[in-house]
Amino acid sequence: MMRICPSLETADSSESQSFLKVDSRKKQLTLYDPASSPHSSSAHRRSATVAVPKIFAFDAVFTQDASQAEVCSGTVAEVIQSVVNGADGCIFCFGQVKLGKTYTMIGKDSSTQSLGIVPCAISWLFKLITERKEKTGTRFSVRVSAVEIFGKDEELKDLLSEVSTGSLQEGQSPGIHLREDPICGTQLQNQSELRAPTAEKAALFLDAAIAARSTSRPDVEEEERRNSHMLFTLHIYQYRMEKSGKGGMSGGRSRLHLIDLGSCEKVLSKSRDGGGGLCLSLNALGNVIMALANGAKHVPYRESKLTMLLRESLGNINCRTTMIAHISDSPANYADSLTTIQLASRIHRMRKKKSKVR
Ligand SMILES: Nc1ncnc2c1ncn2[C@@H]1O[C@H](COP(=O)(O)OP(=O)(O)OP(=O)(O)O)[C@@H](O)[C@H]1O
Repeated sequence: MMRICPSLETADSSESQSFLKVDSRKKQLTLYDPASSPHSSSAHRRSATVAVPKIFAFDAVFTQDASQAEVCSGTVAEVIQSVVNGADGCIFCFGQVKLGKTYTMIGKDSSTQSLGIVPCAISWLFKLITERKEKTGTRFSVRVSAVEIFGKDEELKDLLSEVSTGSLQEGQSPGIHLREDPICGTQLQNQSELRAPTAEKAALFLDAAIAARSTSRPDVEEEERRNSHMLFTLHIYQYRMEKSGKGGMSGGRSRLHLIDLGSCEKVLSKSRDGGGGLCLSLNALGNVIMALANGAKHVPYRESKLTMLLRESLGNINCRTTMIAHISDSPANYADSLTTIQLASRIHRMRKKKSKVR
């Protein structure tokens, strides 16, 4: 899926039409190279090699005018359905810096119209659970966990440890860590998993997780913000009586992973040393996501906590993954937008292939 975001740099909206055309009905984007676009000056066009416009199709394209409610209803319904049916699901945003990825995932709590995907998913999940309970008699139990990876050194933090233990001081936490298991794959260990019997309780835990996140600190630096990733997971356990009437129970667990992925990019003025650190470029992050969504055992990049966390959430081949790629229509962002669109298009094609196989 694609969300086109208002660019912070573009004041002139006529210029913004220069490389992107949206056909919302067909869910298609047509991309013109800014140098050869029909809107660019003829002198500019003459000097450039004329590139053929590229057409990309998606499950949904949200323009700048799309409301949060439209984005939420267009993204969460299918994933929630499959999670309640017992499969894992994952929703996350991908894209360049400051394009509104956190806004899409979390939103603002100033009004219900500006709530993002995570609060919306909580409310839809509990609604569907209630319906399913009434219809089938299945028993459900929901638990919530929230972790953050932040900073250049990729610190891993349990965002709900204080809520779970009341007044636990930092340093006393049970020691959350990521473990690579040769059979089960990557696993997060020792994170708090709190029972949420109602949507209100789950929303309360979400608020607590956001408040504990490093980006909520007033003195947070821009680079830290870009390298803060939050994984909020709803664990759904369900049990039902066997139809055989012998009194047996069956059931299982599915998980809904909601990731607020930072943009990872380094602040250029601060990276003159050329050192890459653990930051991934947009391109590298895209390749990691593509490899994991494809079920690859190894990522085409140095393994890090972020790549492990991504493997934990979208590395399961049966996971119903929805990525909302964020692009800006400012010609200055053409190269990054092209990278993002190409990745989103490859994931879209892969998903189509997968659903045909099923
Ligand atoms: N569609 C929108 N409507 C209103 N405000 C928005 C919208 N998109 C983004 N914003 C605002 O723009 C600012 C930057 O957005 P946000 O922090 O969500 O970007 P980001 O892509 O998550 O940034 P980062 O690169 O740091 O991860 C925020 O103040 C956010 O509230």
